[in-house]
Amino acid sequence: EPVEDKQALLDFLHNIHHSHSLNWKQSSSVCSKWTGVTCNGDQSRVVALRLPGEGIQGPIPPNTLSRLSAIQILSLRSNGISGSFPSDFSKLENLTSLYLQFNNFSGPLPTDFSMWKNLSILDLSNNRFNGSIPTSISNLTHLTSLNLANNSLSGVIPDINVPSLQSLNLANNNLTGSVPLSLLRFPSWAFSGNNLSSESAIPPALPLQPPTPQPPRKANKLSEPAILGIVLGGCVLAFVIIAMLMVCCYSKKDKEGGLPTKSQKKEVSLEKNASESQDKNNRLVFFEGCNLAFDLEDLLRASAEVLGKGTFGTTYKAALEDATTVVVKRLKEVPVAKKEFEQQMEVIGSIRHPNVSALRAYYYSKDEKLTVSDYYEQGSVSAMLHGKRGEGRIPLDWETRLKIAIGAARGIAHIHTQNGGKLVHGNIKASNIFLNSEGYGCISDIGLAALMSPMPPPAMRAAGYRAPEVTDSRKATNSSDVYSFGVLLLELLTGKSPIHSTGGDEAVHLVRWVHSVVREEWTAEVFDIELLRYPNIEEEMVEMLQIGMNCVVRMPEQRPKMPDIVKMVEDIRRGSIENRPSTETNLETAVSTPTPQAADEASTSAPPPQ
Ligand SMILES: Nc1ncnc2c1ncn2[C@@H]1O[C@H](COP(=O)(O)OP(=O)(O)OP(=O)(O)O)[C@@H](O)[C@H]1O
Repeated sequence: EPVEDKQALLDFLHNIHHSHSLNWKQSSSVCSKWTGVTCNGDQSRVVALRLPGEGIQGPIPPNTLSRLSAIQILSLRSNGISGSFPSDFSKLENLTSLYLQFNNFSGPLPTDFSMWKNLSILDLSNNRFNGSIPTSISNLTHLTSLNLANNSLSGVIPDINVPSLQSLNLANNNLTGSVPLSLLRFPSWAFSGNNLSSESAIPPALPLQPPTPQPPRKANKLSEPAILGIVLGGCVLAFVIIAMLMVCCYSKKDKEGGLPTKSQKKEVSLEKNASESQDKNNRLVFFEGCNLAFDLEDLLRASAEVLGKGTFGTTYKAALEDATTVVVKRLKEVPVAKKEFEQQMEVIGSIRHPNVSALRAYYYSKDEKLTVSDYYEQGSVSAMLHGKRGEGRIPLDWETRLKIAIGAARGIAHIHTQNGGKLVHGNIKASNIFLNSEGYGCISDIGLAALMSPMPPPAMRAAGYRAPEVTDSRKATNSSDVYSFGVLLLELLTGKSPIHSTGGDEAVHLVRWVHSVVREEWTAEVFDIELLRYPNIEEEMVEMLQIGMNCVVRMPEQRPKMPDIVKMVEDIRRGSIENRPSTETNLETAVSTPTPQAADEASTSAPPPQ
């Protein structure tokens, strides 16, 4: 038992104010029982102390922690510690990692860093430190990560010529001058929010991850050729079709004004004739309560825009003549029989919930399967998170991200209650989540995975959201949905795509990356830099991180269930409303309604949020 270290810790405990009770008792073993304390192998010394988010207030009492002379890792992050940087920390010569971020420290940084010769990670961000950055930081030859962001540091940035330095953040201070040459290798966001004079000295913005490939947005007709040809294929013999095509081509060409090509004109005409004889068997099936008034023909006439090609086919935005805008998804490779397809559509189409995007209609013919749903003007959560980095980007604030998480959780939990508890989403990801009119997450593309051909393994791996036990994309389960939702939470917290690159050739799997960072006690490093500007949210982010990590555990049976997740995420928001009463709405009144133009009865008949 390290008696002297134990006494130093007790002296610390007795002289600080902390709101959470620590189980540090004189009578219990410091090395095996005390929260946050780690000893060395022979239990002769305390080597690590981690007290994040323990509600510690006030200055660190002098001559307490500084007696832990063997300590290597010291984490007091996310507390309310005030006062100046403890000068007696200079005695902690074995420190390798010092985490004091998210506190209320003020005053200057220590002028001399030379005693911490083993220091590798220094995080003093999100305090109120002022004065200049001491040049002696350059003496820290083992430094790999330096975070001084969100302080009030001023003066010029010293030439920190430390080759081992891999991560640097000096954003949101009052620094002046230009970025020294030795630091030009770091991305521009590391220096943003300062008064740096020469823009040219700032390296070009490097995105946190490569921009998510955006779907091509070219105006395009809704593939009439394919759709119409296929509609015909089922009922008319080939030679009849050709004959009709020729007749229609000449008789109707004047009526088809506005269509882009001659060949498309022909095919639209064909479709008209064909669909008349087809209607009985192959028609758009609308769901109850849908007040959209159009038929397949209108849909095919609509001026359409390709929103993107997804796993299951191509998605179009179609503007109908009555100014209604809908989204049409043309499904490729649907191997299931019509009956099975219709049954699944009936289950999905009957869902009316504020956090589930309503399926409005579907179409099934032998060779063509379409779904029609509401269009969300603002785009998907994926586009919001990764769409526009750099200048001009409107960051997603913490409140918005919380509401996205709550809405998506409620939507998924509701889906899991459908069809006698057998409905699974199967493809939860940020590009399938939109914002409803209240700004809550709203989930779409439900249950399609079960109808499609299984995805080949490389595509599945690339997806990044898929639970490790799911080898056949059609066989998703409630707990694999939970895994995907966990990845979504990590994505909201980190701002990183599920599969991203850190600059090298290798793709980084978000779940693995988060694990590795958290394991190394770099928790604060995982959070999206865009979130660091919002005060007092770190504890909430850490709680959310914990939920996300619980959802992505390897063993499916150890993952929490959706209704419990809803409660946990809602609790974070409840706390956030209490902490920041200015938040615009309270949880109980946050009943969300669908946003889109095609929304109808859902807003009145929808059940209250889960
Ligand atoms: N209802 C909608 N409103 C607005 N944008 C949509 C809508 N549905 C889909 N999108 C967008 O259209 C693009 C293509 O969507 P699609 O669903 O085909 O592919 P995906 O979501 O990338 O992948 P997956 O097929 O696996 O769901 C995506 O950027 C998606 O966010």
